[in-house]
Amino acid sequence: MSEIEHRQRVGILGTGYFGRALAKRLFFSGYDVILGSREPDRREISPNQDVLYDIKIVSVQECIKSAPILFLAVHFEHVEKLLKEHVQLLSEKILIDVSNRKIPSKLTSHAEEIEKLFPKSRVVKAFNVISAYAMENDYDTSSKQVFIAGNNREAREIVVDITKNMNFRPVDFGVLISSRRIEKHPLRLFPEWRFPIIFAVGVFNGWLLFLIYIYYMFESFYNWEQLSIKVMNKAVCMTSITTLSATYLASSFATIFQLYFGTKHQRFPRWLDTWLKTRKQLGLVSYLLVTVHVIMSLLTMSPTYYPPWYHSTRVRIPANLNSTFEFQRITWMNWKGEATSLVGICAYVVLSLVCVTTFPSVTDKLNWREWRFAQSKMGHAALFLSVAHVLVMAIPVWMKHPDVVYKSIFFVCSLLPWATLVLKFVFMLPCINRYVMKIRKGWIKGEECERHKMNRGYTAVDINNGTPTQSQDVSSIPENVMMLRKI
Ligand SMILES: NC(=O)C1=CN([C@@H]2O[C@H](COP(=O)(O)OP(=O)(O)OC[C@H]3O[C@@H](n4cnc5c(N)ncnc54)[C@H](OP(=O)(O)O)[C@@H]3O)[C@@H](O)[C@H]2O)C=CC1
Ligand SMILES: [Fe+3]
Repeated sequence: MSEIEHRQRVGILGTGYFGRALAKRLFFSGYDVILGSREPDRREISPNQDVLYDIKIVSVQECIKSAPILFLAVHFEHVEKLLKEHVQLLSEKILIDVSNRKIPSKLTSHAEEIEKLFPKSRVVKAFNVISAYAMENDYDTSSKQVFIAGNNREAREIVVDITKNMNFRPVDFGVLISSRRIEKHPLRLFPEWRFPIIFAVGVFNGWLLFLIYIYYMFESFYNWEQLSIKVMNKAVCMTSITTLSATYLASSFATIFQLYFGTKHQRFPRWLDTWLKTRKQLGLVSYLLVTVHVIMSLLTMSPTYYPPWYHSTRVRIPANLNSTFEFQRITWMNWKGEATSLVGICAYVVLSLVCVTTFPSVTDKLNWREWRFAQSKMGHAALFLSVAHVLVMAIPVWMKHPDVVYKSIFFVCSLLPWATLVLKFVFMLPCINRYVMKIRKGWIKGEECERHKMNRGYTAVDINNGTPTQSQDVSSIPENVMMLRKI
């Protein structure tokens, strides 16, 4: 028996761009591939690639007959015409629909329509999220997800195995109705980035207007020439800190919500759900802004831009005649400049590490505890260092001019980060943390009472004399005359 005969046979209907890419990938993944075409004699599969010599192109009918698993690499609108004569032959076959839509639909999916056309076949939706280019040229795809849906569990499992063998990551979406979501997927345009970007742009504009008011309208602090880098850099810094706080504030809001309802099973409101789901993107936007802030700061790192960060000395030059010439010379950075830079560098390094742990290749290698440590502990540490970076600059100014504390931009932009850190600290207090953990493990406020009422494992005891009550129906006894004791 030749090596090819050992392989499991799969058929591909359609010899277009995707069909050929699929054929190559399946062949390299160890399958015996056969292609079905309307005009088999006029099609050739990659004449330049000898390795694909064994892939035969046959008629549609022959392909259906000889393969139990068939990929439909045909545009949806041609499926009915191509296969309507073969309904009987297609009975019990696994039909993998890879088609994509041009317009999303909430009411139906291509895969569901195909199942209606061929009710005796086992239709599975898969591979529509992989481009023909990636299918053919990219083999390092173990983290690329392939969403799978189908009403027949066995067929789904077979497709899951094929997906794994092709070095993709299968994600089982369950029954075929989920194919509506799967078909919507390639039509999306960065939906998870929409909220973080709108948020960051809004916050940036807010801070910029505030700075323009403070520095140009309230008092003439800077020259308009300094708007592009000096003032903009402050707005970028303030936006990045606000966005980083928003990244971590979401989980505190979720905790407050769970504490209020005493359960983790209550659905979050839509706004909180969106916020929670976009935390990663919010964090990455914040990281991008911090990077811009670092570059802008390096560009302007000079005594002229940051005079409070440098020592200044007065140089006197004796005059030849009857007066002395004196000028100021700014030299080394003072402790304020060095400390602010150091804390800023530390914040940037820690945030970079947090950012690296969001890469799928790194996430895959971390266990749950390590991932939580990186995302939660190190993330909050980065937020703390960012606020510290601002405070090192601010505190000497506040000590000199206590009256301006509440008006200073340092104070205003630190409010949200402090609120975030304080909330995190409060939820870490053992008395609260224990309660939160109980809820997260599935405990439900009031459930015990319900359980008592159902008489499961408890007996009702008269509160006045401690004797068990006669009644079997505990719910009929007033709460104020009985207590419940575990049996
Ligand atoms: N291209 C891509 O990157 C991706 C494509 N897909 C999906 O894969 C399917 C195929 O796409 P693709 O390969 O790019 O398309 P092509 O147009 O390149 O190929 C379609 C093939 O379908 C066959 N076919 C059968 N009936 C007809 C007909 N009536 N008119 C025209 N062709 C017909 C043809 O093969 P023959 O002439 O040999 O019969 C043709 O080569 C589509 O449903 C698409 O949505 C999914 C993910 C990515
Ligand atoms: Fe800074």
